[in-house]
Amino acid sequence: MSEAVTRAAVTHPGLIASLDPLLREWLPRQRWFAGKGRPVTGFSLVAATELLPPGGTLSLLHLLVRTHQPDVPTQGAVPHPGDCYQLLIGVREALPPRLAPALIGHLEDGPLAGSTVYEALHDPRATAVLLEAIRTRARIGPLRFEGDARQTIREGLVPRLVTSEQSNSSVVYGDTFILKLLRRIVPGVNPDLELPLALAREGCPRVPAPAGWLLADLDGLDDSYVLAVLQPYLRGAADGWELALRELAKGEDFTAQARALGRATAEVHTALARALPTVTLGQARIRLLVDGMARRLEAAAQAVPALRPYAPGLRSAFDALAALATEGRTWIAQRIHGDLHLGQCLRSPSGSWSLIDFEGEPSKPLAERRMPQPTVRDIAGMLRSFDYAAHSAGPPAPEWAAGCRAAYCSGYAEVAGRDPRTEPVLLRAYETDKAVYEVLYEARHRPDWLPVPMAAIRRLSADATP
Ligand SMILES: Nc1ncnc2c1ncn2[C@@H]1O[C@H](COP(=O)(O)OP(=O)(O)O)[C@@H](O)[C@H]1O
Ligand SMILES: O=P(O)(O)O[C@H]1O[C@H](CO)[C@@H](O[C@H]2O[C@H](CO)[C@@H](O)[C@H](O)[C@H]2O)[C@H](O)[C@H]1O
Repeated sequence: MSEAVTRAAVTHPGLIASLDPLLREWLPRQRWFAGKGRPVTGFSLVAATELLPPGGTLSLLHLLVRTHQPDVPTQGAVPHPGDCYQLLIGVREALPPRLAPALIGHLEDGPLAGSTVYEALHDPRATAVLLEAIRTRARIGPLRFEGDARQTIREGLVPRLVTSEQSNSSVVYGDTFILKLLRRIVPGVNPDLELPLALAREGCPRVPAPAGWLLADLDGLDDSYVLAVLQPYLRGAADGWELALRELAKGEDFTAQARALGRATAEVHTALARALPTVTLGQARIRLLVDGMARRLEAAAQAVPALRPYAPGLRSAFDALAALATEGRTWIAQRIHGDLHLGQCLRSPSGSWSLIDFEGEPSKPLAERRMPQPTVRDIAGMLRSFDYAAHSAGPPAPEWAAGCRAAYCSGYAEVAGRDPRTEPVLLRAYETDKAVYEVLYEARHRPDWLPVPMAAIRRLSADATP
């Protein structure tokens, strides 16, 4: 490792250098590593912080590292600086058998040669340190642990790592709180903290209110990094995707749930519109939006040949929106969830719905994710999700999807006072954009699922809006 912007409280700088070869092999294999398919040639250290006093049986290193991937596209004349990742690394003389799955490797040189290096999020002794730091509002080097004074965090809650496939990593503490550690991080306000805090201020009960968070302030940067968010854990909750598939498999109706979800979405949108600025989208802004949709379609059709025959029909959805704007129609834009689907909705055993994961689409720049957008974009995401469920569990069930889609829109209208179906042109444009995104996503990540969005592509390309 070379460039070191900040080194805080690292008692063994030599240790950092000796970690390099181990991380180079381990990091690209992680689910949350965003630079897959491109070789990692090295790392720079952005910050290293030792979280426990030296001399104990466990060394706990909080690292922010930047990966070097020379073939990342440049940003104009400026080379891409590489992605920055958050890691929690443990070093012990020997690893207890229960931590074997967390092994990263053994140090070959440096001050702790022979010691074992491992992913410390698996280690309750290590993750307990994070919660205790939030509880006591610790400041360690560049790390600032903060909390909401109105929420009490009991001492000694037992941690366990969530093992489901995630873009980030989460630890549950005593079934009371869940801490999400963001993996790929960028400086600036992160909507995954910003929006739940804004909703909590508005008293909106549909989103678990942040109880604590972790920030990093690095030399030479005006903006902090948001590294982690602690929220109340919704014990016994099931996500909407699981529930929908379960009901489908039983041949059960899901419309009552869909209606409740529509109501919950509208409550969140209404609170966000109160809490944060809204803007009017006129012809120029709609043109930009439509150009973005058309560009994404072109790129997806380049990558996935099956999409090509449908491109003209799909483009007509975008053209119809541009035409309305040219006639003088305007739309209100506000802060929205940004990546809403059934998997982002949790239903508690008492039957109430909560929305989680306000990060937006992590592959997009932060500034873009924080831009006000029409609420119809979230609605289109959910409508696509009902369609996905109806095509993923046995024979396609288009009536089931149609019933859920209608119930969701009705529920939304009951709270928001406007039915998304009164905006068919905008809705079709956003649904088309999402389906195009899904085709690319499935082609890259789950080729067996490609027929699911392709069925929607056929429908949407033929569906000329009046
Ligand atoms: N407040 C919560 N209560 C209960 N489970 C939660 C809560 N927040 C998240 N989860 C669980 O953790 C998973 C990952 O959370 P999410 O915010 O979607 O992370 P990621 O951005 O890594 O996908 C969710 O699918 C859900 O099962
Ligand atoms: O990782 P994220 O949750 O941010 O989202 C990505 O993965 C999702 C799949 O896990 C993908 O969602 C698509 O599949 C879902 C079913 O697995 C379905 O409910 C969604 O409607 C559908 O878009 C999402 O597109 C992708 O960004």
